[in-house]
Formats: sequence, structure tokens, C-alpha cells
Amino acid sequence: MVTGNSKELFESAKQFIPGGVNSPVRAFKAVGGDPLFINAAEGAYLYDVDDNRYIELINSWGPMILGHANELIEKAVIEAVKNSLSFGAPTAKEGEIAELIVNMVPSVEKVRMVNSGTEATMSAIRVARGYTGKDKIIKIEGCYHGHGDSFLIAAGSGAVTMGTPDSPGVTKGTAKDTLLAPFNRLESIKELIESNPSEIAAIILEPVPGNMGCVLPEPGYLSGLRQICDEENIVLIFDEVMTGFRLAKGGAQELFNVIPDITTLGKIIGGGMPVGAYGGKSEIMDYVSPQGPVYQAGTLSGNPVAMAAGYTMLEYLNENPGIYTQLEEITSFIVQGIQQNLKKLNLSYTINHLGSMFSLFFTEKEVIDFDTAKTSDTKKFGEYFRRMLNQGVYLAPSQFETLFISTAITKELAEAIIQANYEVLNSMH
Ligand SMILES: Cc1ncc(COP(=O)(O)O)c(C=O)c1O
Ligand SMILES: N[C@H](C=O)CCC(=O)O
Repeated sequence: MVTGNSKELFESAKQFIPGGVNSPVRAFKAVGGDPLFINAAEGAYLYDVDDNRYIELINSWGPMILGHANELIEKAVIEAVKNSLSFGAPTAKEGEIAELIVNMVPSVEKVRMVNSGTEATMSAIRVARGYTGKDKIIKIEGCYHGHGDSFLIAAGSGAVTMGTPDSPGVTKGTAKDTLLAPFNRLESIKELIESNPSEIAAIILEPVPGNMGCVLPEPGYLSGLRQICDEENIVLIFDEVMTGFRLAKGGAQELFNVIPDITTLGKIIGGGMPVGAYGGKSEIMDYVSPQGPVYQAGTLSGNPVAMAAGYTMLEYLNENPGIYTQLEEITSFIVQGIQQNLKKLNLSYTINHLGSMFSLFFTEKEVIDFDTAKTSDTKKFGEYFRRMLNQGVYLAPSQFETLFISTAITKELAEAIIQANYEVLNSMH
């Protein structure tokens, strides 16, 4: 594979950008080799600056659920751009997208738009604290909620990939208000509540984590959290930045029928533009300024171009719920194909899968939380990643990320992915 142009651009970028990238995991540091610089993408394909073509299994870390360069979204963006890029004043589209989100996501009665998932989660815990008058939060180990200080403790995604799940720069004062529990362990949550009586404002988690790789909640875990929060006057926050509009049109909360108090959203909600949102019960959201005293603002919040893209995406998903069955079927087909490959090759690595999210973990252990995810052989994953790239399949460059399937993945492409997986695993063992 020729990658000279990417190499050159990376060397140049490193002079002016820390590590040459604007988000750490993109640097390929954990998998070796230099990152590919991307020129264009269409449907299921990504094209780099050396004209190599790849089948896309990241989809901009989730947002591109309909594949790249979707005509409807492109058209909506072009129309919006004609009226100026930003007003910093209310628009009709903001009301329309808010109403659509309220109709689609079961927990959301009112919603505030922001510019990223990070802003959404930072704002959500501030409201939870303002509403309850309590300071501490419980965070689940291995979940990633963006780069807000309160969350860079036992954080998944790029943070664990770079070997910095507890980031320097987070003050001890902030860190002491973030308590940690393993995923899927209600007992541990109960112990934290007992040892911090009347101090916990919120429990925040990814209901189906994708940032330690894809991990599934065990039966009763999410409903158990709901019950504990009700009993203890704790705000339950589902971070559905990844799972929102992906696992179902109402997200993981619809799928598992567990309704949180606050939901954070991102990725798909912007159709590829930088958007986030947090919403929930009116009683809680009415604490947000200017209705209430909890301050949160944004110069570009509700940006008209981003709202046009997001609205078009959500409207399409709302009107075409069959997409979720289609995504589940094609993802199951790929997962089963990989499972058969593993069997043929006498390998017993673990695959976790739900809807259009899946991860192949290079461990023989069942992966149910951060500790078991970390038993994966990351060196082996790096080799797998590089060889898959050579086969023309673009994976997330970290063991601690889920893959995302888009509707652009056809049966033929799914077969090509399974074949590439077989050849690569065979060549490695
Ligand atoms: C579950 C989850 N929450 C929050 C975030 C932060 O979103 P953003 O990167 O848009 O700030 C991400 C992804 O980065 C995420 O996957
Ligand atoms: N896992 C992260 C978000 O979901 C990946 C995005 C990033 O860190 O660049």
C-alpha cells in the first residue's frame, strides 16, 4: 500500500499541531504506523490522499449511520448555508429539532443543543448538581464521556488507548467528586452510596459502552440502577452520545426500556456536523438558564447549518425505522462470519455485538467491564488493525473502541469484510 502523501502530511502537521492530530486516537499511536490522511468519502468507502480506498467501519466514530455524503443531508446543508452560516439568535429549526428529539427519545421532555458530546455531559452533571444540591457523581470505569475534567478518571476511548485513563491536569479537588464503580456491578454502586450518604448527585454511564470496546449490560443492571436512583434521589444520566439514534431511534433507553432522568446526545444528532445535546425531565431541565439558575451557554449552539443537517438525519431515521432491522441483520451477518472464521482457525477471541455496534477483543475472557476489556492483547490488536488496513478495511485504531456499521454496507461488502478478517487472522496465527 502506497501512503507517501499521508506520511508527508503527517510530518508537516506534527510541526504545528500537538502530535499532528486534532484528537489523539487518530494518530494510530496504539496500533503503530502513521495515520492516513483522508481526502473524501462516499457511501461505505473512505479515500485517502494516496488514492487508496477502504471499507469504512468507523463512520466518523458513529455519526455517519447512513454512510458518507448522503444526498439528503448534503442538500439540507447547502440550502442552509445560503442563508448565512450563523446568527447567534433563535431559529425555527431549533424548535423543530427539539420537538423531534422529544418525540424520538423517551426520557426527553426538554432539550438544550450544544456543540459536542463533551459539552453535553459537562452540562448534564452541572444540572444534576444544581437540581439535587449535591456534589459527587458516580462514573463507571471504562466509560468515556468526553474530555471534561470530571470524566478523565478511569476513562475509556483515546484516554486508555494513550495510557492516560487518569489525565494529568485534573485537580485533586475535581477528582475527589468522581467516584468509580465497575460496569455491570450493582453491589459496588450500593457500597459507594452507603459510604457517601446523601452526597451523590448523579450516576452517569454509557448504557451500552462503546468506549472500552462494545460491552453489553447484563440483564437487570440498567433497571437496577434506575431503582437505586429512585430510592436515593440520585439523577440517572444515560450518556447516549454513541448509542442515541443508533441502537434504536430512541437509543438504548428504548431498547432496554429503562428511562433515565437526563440523556446526553451527540454524533448522529448532528448528521456529521459538530452537535451535542442534553435533555430530560422538564422538572430538571427547567433548572437550566434562562429558565433556571444553572448557567450554560454557547455562541454557536443551535447553529443553523448544524441544525439543518441534524434535523434531516433524525427525520429520516424517525420515518424509516426499518433501518434498525437492516443494520442489525447486516451486523449479525458480519459477526457470525467472524465467529465462523475464529472457529475454523481454532481461535477463541471474544466478540461483543448489539445492533450496529460490535468489537472483536483479542482475549479469550468474556468481556463484561473495563478490567476484562483490558485483558485484551493490544499488541495483537495493533497487528490485526494494520493487516486489515492492508486488506482495505478501515477499523478504529484502538482495541478500546466499538466499530459502527452504516446502511451503506451491502451483503457483498460484508462478505469482503469477513474474508479479509479470515485472511488476516490466518496470517497472524
Ligand atoms: C459516549 C460518549 N460520550 C461523550 C463523548 C464526547 O463527545 P465529543 O467527542 O463530541 O466531545 C463521546 C465521544 O467522543 C462518547 O462516545
Ligand atoms: N471514542 C471516541 C468517541 O466516541 C472517539 C473520538 C475521538 O476521541 O476522537
